[in-house]
Amino acid sequence: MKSQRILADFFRRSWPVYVLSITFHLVSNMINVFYPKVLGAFTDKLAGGELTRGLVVDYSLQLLAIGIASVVFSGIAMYLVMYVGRTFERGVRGLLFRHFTRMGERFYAKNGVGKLLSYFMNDVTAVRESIAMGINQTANATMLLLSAMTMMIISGIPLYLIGACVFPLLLIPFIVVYLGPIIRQRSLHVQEALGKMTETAEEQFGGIRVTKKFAVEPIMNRRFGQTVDDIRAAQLRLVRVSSFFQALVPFLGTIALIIALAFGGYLTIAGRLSLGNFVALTLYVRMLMTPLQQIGNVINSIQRSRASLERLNGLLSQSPDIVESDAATEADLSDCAIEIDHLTFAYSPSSEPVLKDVSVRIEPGATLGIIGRTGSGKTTLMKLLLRIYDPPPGTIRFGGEDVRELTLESLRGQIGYVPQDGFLFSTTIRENIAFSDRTAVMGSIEDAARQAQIHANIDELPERFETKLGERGLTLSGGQRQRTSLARGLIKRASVMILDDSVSAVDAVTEKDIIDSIRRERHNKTTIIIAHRISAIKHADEIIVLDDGEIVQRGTHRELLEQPGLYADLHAIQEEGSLHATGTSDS
Ligand SMILES: Nc1ncnc2c1ncn2[C@@H]1O[C@H](COP(=O)(O)OP(=O)(O)OP(=O)(O)O)[C@@H](O)[C@H]1O
Repeated sequence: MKSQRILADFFRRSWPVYVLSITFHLVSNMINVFYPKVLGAFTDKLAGGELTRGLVVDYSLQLLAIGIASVVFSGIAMYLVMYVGRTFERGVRGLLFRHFTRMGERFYAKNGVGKLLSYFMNDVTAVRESIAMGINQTANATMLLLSAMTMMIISGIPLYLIGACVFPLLLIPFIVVYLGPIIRQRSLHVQEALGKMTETAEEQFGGIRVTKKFAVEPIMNRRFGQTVDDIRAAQLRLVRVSSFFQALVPFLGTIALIIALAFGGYLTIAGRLSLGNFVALTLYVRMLMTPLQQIGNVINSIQRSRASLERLNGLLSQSPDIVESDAATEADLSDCAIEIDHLTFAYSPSSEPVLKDVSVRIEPGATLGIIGRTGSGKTTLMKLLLRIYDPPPGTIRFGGEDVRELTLESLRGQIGYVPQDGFLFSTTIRENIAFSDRTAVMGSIEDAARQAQIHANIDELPERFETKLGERGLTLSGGQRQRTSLARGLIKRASVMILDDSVSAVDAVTEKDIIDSIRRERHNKTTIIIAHRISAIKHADEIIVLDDGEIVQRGTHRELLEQPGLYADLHAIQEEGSLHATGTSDS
């Protein structure tokens, strides 16, 4: 199992620190077990009337030395084990993040950000707690148990008495076998409920502006409240069984103590056990209580962390849906034709195709315009060009090479894709524009901003390009965000540029300025423009009209205007709109 591998890999790398930590614990415990022995000897001297002032000082100094040495060694051991735990946490979080970056859109469509965050926070922490404290506490507790037992034997306490005292402890494995799976199952429910809560919180915060505009805060509170209630219910179910388990283990220790008192006391009265050995026995049995409690805690936390490990395992075992072929070659899109050849695509085998028998050839340096009703498959076609989803083999080729045979980095690195709703990061405008090349000089950042017609707006901001955007760039208007995202695409000067409805949120005059500057800048460079407004695509070398996943018309702007069909209809509607608005036509 992969979860086991996470641990195995980790232990392989960090075992020396573990060994060191366990050794320090061992030393600390070995020192500790002399404590009852000194007290036993003290008692014997006291009972025999041999105790002198010098001996009292002697015994006190011995106890002080035992205390200091034990604290120093156990302190270092504790630090080391915390260090390993944090190293594990850091390693697994890195592993998870790398795994997430490899996953495709399908994965993110299924797993919300909040849910993924809960793996980072809750599950990793649960495993860390148990591997950090778990192993060391077990080792510590086992050593303490063994040393206490050894010391009992060395001290001359009869074996049958020791056997009778530790007998109740033999029940522990049976309790573990019975209660362990229940604890694990309930922990799994807790982790799932926590994941649900972070998922809901993330969604609710993401949609807070919509919520406020619709004044539906009470509904939002109710929904969130439900997830918190679910967590409490799941946690209480877990606490009920784990508290019972945790209390049961030391309870067995108490029974052992009672046996020691009763049986040991009887033997002492009968003169078969010295008073010193009786005191030592009760102290040793009392000493067993702490390790027993620790073992209870550890078993509890291991069961809980196994549930988290299973969740992490489930996540890490999912492989990315887009996999680079072993023989993948570097793409060179600088001067190549793009061929889409009888492409039919459905998002899942059971659903209807979103694209049906689409064939287009884009010559090197040409501009393709795509128009069509909403939901007609325009963005899907672009996602297939970028291989965000896998097209059927041989249906998309760049310079004759199947897109599936190209390395993803070289393919995506040479395509500048500007989506309609470009996500902006909560950093400066400069860093957002220079996203694909952090070393871009200010001159080219400003040029890209000018082409995207956002420069003037940026100039008005207090810190111009150094202005920090709020989360997701929400401090800008919709149109400003869109143009900043456009500048980010333009600065790439990519061999192939895709503008996916990227000027939909700007007014007609700004759109014209943007399209004009893109035409100048991308003269002789392959460009695909998707738009709902004809004005944005009418200069393209070829325009295709998509309707319900099919190309229903193709040609130049003039050719399409001459045919009856969707394009001419759209043109007529849009012309009418612009006539109403301005009293002029721009066709
Ligand atoms: N990830 C997805 N999983 C399943 N179906 C999807 C997915 N993305 C889009 N679709 C469906 O595919 C169809 C085409 O969507 P697409 O986004 O390609 O249309 P579009 O032409 O770009 O629309 P718009 O003009 O509104 O942006 C729609 O019916 C949509 O519901």
